[in-house]
Amino acid sequence: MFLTSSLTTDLAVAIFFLTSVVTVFFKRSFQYWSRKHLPHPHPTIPFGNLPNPYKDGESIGVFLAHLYKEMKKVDPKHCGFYAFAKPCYCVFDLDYVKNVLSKDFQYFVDRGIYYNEKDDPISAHLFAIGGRKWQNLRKKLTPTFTSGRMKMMFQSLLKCENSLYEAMEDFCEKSEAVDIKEVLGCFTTDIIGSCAFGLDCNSFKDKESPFPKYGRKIFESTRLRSLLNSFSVSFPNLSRVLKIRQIPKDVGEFFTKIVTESVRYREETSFFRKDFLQLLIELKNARILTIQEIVAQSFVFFAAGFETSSTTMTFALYELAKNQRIQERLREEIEQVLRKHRGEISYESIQEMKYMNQVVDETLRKYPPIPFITRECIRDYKLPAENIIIEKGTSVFIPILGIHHDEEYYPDPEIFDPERFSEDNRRIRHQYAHIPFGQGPRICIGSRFGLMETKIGLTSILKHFKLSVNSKTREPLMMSPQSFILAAVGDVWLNAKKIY
Ligand code: HEM
Repeated sequence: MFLTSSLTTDLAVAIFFLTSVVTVFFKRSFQYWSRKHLPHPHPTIPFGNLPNPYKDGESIGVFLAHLYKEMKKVDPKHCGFYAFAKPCYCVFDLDYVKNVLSKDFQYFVDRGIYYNEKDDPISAHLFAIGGRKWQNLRKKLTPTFTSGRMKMMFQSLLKCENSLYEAMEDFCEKSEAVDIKEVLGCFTTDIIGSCAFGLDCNSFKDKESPFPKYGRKIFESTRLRSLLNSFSVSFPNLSRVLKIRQIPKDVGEFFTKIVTESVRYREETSFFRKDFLQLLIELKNARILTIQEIVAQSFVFFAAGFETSSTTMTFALYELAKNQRIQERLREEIEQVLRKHRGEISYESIQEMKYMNQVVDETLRKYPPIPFITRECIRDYKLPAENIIIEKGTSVFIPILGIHHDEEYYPDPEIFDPERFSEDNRRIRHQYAHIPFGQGPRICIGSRFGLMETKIGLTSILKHFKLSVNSKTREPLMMSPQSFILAAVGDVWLNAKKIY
């Protein structure tokens, strides 16, 4: 039934009505932070303060770092902002950060990111889930990452180190520049593929190996995907009704098939290997985990462990190629420590490298692979010493990249300087000024593994090769606007010269 005699007029009236309703909805939502007297940047319809994925060319991590820098001048403690119409709270003050992540954790147990257990079961992994379910799973998985377990897996990691050395040597023999991002992508794929799935991915030789392809696809974001991600975080219930997936269908199917087949193979043949998958199978046999939970956890170990460590090594080697003095000093330490251990890279020798720790910490400061973290407020929370209540359901953002580039904690933040992490300098800084692995009960569960991978990779390369920047490398490096992980756009080319 038409309201007027013309369909065109009816349509125009309907569009006008709908636009008015949406505009009123956004305008009302945008009053939220003003009512609470919390400073916030001016929002616009429909993205609120989020970057427009079709226009701005900025990732959320970089956006939050800018927000931190600009809004900290207005209020040094915190600010509000809007993701679409949803009010979000961003924390600057390091004591407030500590409250959210550790001291008052009971108010902020959930990460508040979207997952869809029904239509996309692989998305219900440790990183995403919340509440009691998260608490139980975290307790079950924590023993998988103790230093004893890491020591147990060390040999599997070393096997992958041989392929890394051979690949680097190959480039040197052909006098070719090395795309270090690609090489380290293969190295970490082999490691995490071996430890999370018990498979020899052989990524250096097998260019058709599906692992790097699907690995990259996890974080590769098209404009549509980043729009859907922002939408599903803002409207999770509606997104579940609309059956929006968090992980692309083909990626989910690939990892489900790999894990279920590997588990079946081990069960049928009693094959044993010291890796994450074995530990997860033990939890399944003890009826602590279901097969679907094993699939989701193996997936998140791969997803969280693949790109984070490979970008850390890439950025470290890029900085070392630019800073020859630092590279030399680190190589001297590597040679000196390895001499004490019969030239062998071992769990113990890696732990002894103090300057290595400083270099890795400075890399993680300048380029935190996960540039921000989130929590969801699960109960109304009164900010200490303020008259502001953070209401249940509010998304809370910790802008790691912004904090790590704050002049107040790190003068000349763009300069790569491992001395910032000498014992003396570390002692005088707030503990929460360096949080590449997050903090509190939800801190990265795989940090030991990630650091072990990173240090093995750096030791192996620097022991044998001298690096310098190739003219093909884009300087300064540009960060990918679409990736959730902080990653350089394009290839990172380095010259490698073999040391005899
Ligand atoms: C350099 C390497 C890595 C970096 C910088 C990194 C960083 C992070 C950060 C910032 C978080 C969020 C912490 C928080 O919210 O407080 C996180 C969580 C997590 N990471 Fe890592 N990570 C790395 C390597 C790994 C590896 C190798 C694994 C697995 C093998 C892993 C598995 C996880 C998981 C499962 C979580 C979710 C923990 C939870 O919510 O309980 N990460 N990581």
